[in-house]
Amino acid sequence: MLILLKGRTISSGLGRRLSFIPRQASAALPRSRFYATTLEAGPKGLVFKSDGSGSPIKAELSKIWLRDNCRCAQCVNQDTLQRNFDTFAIPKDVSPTEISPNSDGVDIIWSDSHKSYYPWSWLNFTVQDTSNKKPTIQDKRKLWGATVSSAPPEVEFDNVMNSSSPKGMAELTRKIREYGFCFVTNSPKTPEDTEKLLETIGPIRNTHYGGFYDFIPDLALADTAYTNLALPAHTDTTYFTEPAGLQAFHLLSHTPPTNKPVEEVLGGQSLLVDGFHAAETLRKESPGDFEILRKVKLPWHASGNQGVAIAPDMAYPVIEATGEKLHRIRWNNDDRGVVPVDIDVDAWYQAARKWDEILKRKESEYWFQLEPGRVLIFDNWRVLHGRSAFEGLRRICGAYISRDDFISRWKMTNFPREEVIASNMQLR
Ligand SMILES: C[N+](C)(C)CCCC[C@H](N)C(=O)O
Ligand SMILES: O=C(O)CCC(=O)C(=O)O
Ligand SMILES: [Fe+2]
Repeated sequence: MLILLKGRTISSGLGRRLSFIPRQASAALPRSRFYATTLEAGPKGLVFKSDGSGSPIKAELSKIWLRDNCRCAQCVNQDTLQRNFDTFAIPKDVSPTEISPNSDGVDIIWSDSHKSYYPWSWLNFTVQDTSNKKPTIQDKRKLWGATVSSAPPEVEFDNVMNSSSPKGMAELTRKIREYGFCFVTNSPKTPEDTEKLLETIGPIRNTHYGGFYDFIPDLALADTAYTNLALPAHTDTTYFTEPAGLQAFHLLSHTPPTNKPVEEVLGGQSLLVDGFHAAETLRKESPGDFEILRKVKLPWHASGNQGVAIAPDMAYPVIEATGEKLHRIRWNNDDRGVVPVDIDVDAWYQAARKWDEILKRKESEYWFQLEPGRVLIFDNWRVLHGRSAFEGLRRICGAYISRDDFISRWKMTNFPREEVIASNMQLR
């Protein structure tokens, strides 16, 4: 059944068109080149065709799908943007009785007499064919090595904390997204202000180490972080199903041991390595070893503290990647469990040796001195950190922040809300 409409309403009095994307805001979605003048009831549903320039878009949309995605204020809770009805109370055979396309969208009255409105921008965004789907949220990564020391990413504390403008937070989260780390400069040299800074990015994640941490080498908790030993490049919390998304360090003080004059070098230098750069180097130099570290799933554990024995929900590989895109590095050789014996164990050790060699290359390592007033925040799913051995009393504070909370802050301070919500709802 072909319903030919020449861009006019075939029924009026639809009342206020409601949609979860306020009309003026729907302009924020990608410019719509999608408007319908012909709608065909295809075998599986409604076929929208554009008669705009270029080849017509043809999308066969299931009726129940379209109805389930109604954008009206009745169907979408306007306070929470959650679905506001029982999808399965919609009659299985629901179908449109009246369709009224117009300049910015289309109204549909359904056989169960429900009235829906769909902005063309939403339909365009939703039905664009996947092949040329330009990701809405631009996510460029800048891989780096030791030379990043000449101009490490930085943002001023006052800009980040400026409640009247999100620009500082946008810059901080964008730089963490692009480089995998960023320094917040001219920060007040107190744990309280450091905690406030981190809380503005997202909620601090509680673990068996507590929430906001402020530590010295006193083995207060049974982990080598609470010692003065050197720590090779690693990512933290490899033993959590979901490793900490962000980690922060703010050196508050480092006082020499009593018997040492102050000018003595005390050690305690910090190290960062771009795990994504290292993984791409491995993939290029030794694709077989890359594949082994990507495929072989390993146990990880945190066992030192009384009454605490942590392991993730399943084994995880060192490198997680989907196709070309690197997703996460999980590497702390001190917390790694036993390589499973039902694989080619020697091949895994050879691959891990190559990985370790790349991590320890001079050109991979960015060494620097943490100092009071300069807070380091980094992506613990990408960037490895470490330190040299030290003497004296070295006090560091910081926190973990979960990945999803960081990504939310980055998106919401760098992109229009409607685009973020639409792309989150459609995994784009
Ligand atoms: C909480 N604080 C950051 C001070 C120490 C955490 C220890 C983390 C552990 N070494 C790991 O690599 O997961
Ligand atoms: O002391 C440092 O510089 C870092 C220690 C560490 O790796 C950690 O606390 O996760
Ligand atoms: Fe660590």
